[in-house]
Amino acid sequence: MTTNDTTATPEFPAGTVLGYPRIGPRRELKKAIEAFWAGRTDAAEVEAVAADLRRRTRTRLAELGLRTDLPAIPSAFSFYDQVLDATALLGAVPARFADLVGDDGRLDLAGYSTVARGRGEDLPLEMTKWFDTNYHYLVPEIGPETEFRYASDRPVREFAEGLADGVLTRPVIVGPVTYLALAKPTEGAPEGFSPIDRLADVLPVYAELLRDLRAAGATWVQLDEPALVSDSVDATPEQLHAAVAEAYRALATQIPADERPAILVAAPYGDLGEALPLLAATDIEGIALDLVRGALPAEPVPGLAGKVVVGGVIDGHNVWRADLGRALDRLESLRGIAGAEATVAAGTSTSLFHVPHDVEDEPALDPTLRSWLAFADQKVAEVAALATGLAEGGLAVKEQILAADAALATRRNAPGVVRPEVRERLAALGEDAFQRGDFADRKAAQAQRLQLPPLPTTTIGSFPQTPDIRKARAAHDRGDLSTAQYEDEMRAEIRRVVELQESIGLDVLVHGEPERNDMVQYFAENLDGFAVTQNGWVQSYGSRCTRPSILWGDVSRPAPITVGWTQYTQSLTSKPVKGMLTGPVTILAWSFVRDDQPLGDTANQVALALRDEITDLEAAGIAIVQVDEPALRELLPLRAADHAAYLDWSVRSFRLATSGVRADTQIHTHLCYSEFGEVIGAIDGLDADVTSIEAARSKMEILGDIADAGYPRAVGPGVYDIHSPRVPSEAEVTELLESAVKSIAVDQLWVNPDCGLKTRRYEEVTPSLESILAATRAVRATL
Ligand SMILES: Nc1nc2c(c(=O)[nH]1)N[C@@H](CNc1ccc(C(=O)N[C@@H](CCC(=O)N[C@@H](CCC(=O)N[C@@H](CCC(=O)O)C(=O)O)C(=O)O)C(=O)O)cc1)CN2
Ligand code: MET
Ligand SMILES: [Zn+2]
Repeated sequence: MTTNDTTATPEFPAGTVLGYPRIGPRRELKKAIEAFWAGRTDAAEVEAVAADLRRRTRTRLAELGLRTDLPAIPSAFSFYDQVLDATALLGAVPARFADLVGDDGRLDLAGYSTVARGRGEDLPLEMTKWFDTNYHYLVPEIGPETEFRYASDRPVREFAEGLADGVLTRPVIVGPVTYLALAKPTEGAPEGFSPIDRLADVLPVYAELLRDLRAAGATWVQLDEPALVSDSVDATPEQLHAAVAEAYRALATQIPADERPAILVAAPYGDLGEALPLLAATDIEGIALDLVRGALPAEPVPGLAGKVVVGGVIDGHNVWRADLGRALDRLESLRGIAGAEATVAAGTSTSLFHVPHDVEDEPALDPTLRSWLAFADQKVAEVAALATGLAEGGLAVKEQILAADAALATRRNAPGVVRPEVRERLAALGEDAFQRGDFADRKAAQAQRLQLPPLPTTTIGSFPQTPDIRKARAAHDRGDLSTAQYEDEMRAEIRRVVELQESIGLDVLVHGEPERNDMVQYFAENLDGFAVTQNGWVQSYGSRCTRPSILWGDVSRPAPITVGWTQYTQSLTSKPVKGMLTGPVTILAWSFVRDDQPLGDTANQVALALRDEITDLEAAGIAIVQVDEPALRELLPLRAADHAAYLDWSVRSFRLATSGVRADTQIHTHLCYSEFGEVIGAIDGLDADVTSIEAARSKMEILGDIADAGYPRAVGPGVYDIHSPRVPSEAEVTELLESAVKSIAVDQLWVNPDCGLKTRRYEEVTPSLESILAATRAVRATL
């Protein structure tokens, strides 16, 4: 049965990380691949940039203390997305892209890019959030007919590249259970079909890959199985548990141990719960636990004896310097629980690709704040110190532990971390600060004030961020353009955006957000309690990156932020201009947030600052204010048991931000995802007068949920899929609107795109908005 008995498990290092940023310290990969897409370079050039990045990563991780003779350094590169890489590995490219696949099953870089980005009428793979992060993966499409084959030896080549350089890496692949649990059925798959039903057919491909990796010299491989920590994947716990047993019987038990690398299954982002004993009962050689989000097992787990257990005590998902002494204690506790026959190693809770490269690359950050932070490189050093501590005892790393203690102590007591005036103001709020008046009264007052036509048209806020806008901002940041000149340029942009909207005939206008580098970073730059980075880029999807802000102290608003821009815009038009703010939950979700108090308390501080901003907008005569909460769904905890508490604080913070206005001021919110049904209770709780949501790709499906729930307020289901360069035709939008007016009351319906237009170009946006207006006029005529 078990073939492992005769072969000793290959040695595992005492410290490792589950993954590392792949975009490059200066976004080298983004620049190379975007140049390739634009036809400015060829694939060989991009491959050369990528190989150089991988080599620099290996060298850097070795310098920082990871072993090169044992598989401590992950081989976890991706040109676009690790789930797309697994699709390429399995040859599971959707039929519409079949012509891109070579006879050997391979996708070249151009084909791989096309599957990610689409072409003409061939929609790309759908993009969706990766667990509770701001990273997006490409959703595999798997049907009963999908043929799997071992179609890419990229992981083997990248492993061999490291070995040739003298580094024994550990290849990292999305595991078979997670791959299928994150997939969606192909269109036309029979009712009741679930991608996980195809497990037995993907396992032979994984088996071939493992044999190949072993032949190339790999001693360990890491299979990422985060689906096991989540209740939100499209498979029941029973299906997942059965799949784990089947997958790892096939890969660990049935392949003789000397014909494959030892298998480390990593479970980042949460607690394995009931899946832990199941995994431990398989013949895999190692398990990596997330001990930041997940708990230490309370009691010994049968099956861990003889296994490697990586204790993910260093947070891969946030930027605070660790309490090293406590982390070492937790690893020692893990040793106790895992038992003498298990081998405990120090690790990160998740891959480090959610954090920027290097704190030392931020010379403009306040040095005190910098001393509290750990980006990827600092986290690697923390892991290396813990590895030494595990091997040689705490005394061997006493200095590092004391330095961490000292940094934490200054953080606790630093000015700005706790500001009594912020806390007293929050504590003094009564329940009325979270309540607006009756919706029926608001509706009447707003209709009276705004005088909008049926099916009012609007956009979600941003217009294209043109190269000229970005150049001007870069010049201003460098000091080459004065603030007055920069603001003149932004006002000129606002004038163009207003003229365009008027000529197209939109009913509620926006200023277009040209002055914002990012919808969160912009507010962080203008609020106290936040810091922003210069080079702290983190991949959000494909080549797109953000620089998450660092929320380190109590939050307040030193001065109005958007009021001047909004008032200027309103002065240009007689149509209502919608003020545009980012909500508290989204500001938290897309920043690195202090970990020394409950998130709900931090959210309320942000909410109070926004509340003041909204009051000022209202006083300046602005009749509509949109408060975006696209991340409301993203922060939803992975375990269903934690949902209620989260929804309570998140909804309350939104209400605190938005309930200080008069009845005739209309509050909009925007949530750019289509799983409306999952959080419909929370959306109801937000009590926004108008909610816009993504709907174009799912053909307005969500309206059914809204009608079924008897949702009373207005909604703007998106009629234009802004994620694609495609221009929708008038007929297409008309069809969507006709189906919408059939399922919900006309006076509840707004017309808008799925999301902001900042990533699109005017060549796409102008005709698309024209189609929307033409379709709206046509449908209005039938009412
Ligand atoms: N934080 C955040 N998360 C989000 C979203 C979002 O909008 N913000 N939207 C959803 C989808 N995710 C997205 C993430 C990033 C981008 C995006 O467009 N990112 C831009 C960067 C945006 C930015 O920060 N721009 C800065 C810096 C731009 C820049 O690269 N400047 C050049 C110089 C410019 C020049 O000279 O031409 C440079 O620094 O090298 C600015 O405009 O000021 C990119 O990767 O290209 C879009 C969507 C979900 N999560
Ligand atoms: C990711 S949600 C975007 C909302 C923002 N107001 C925009 O239009 O860009
Ligand atoms: Zn959006």
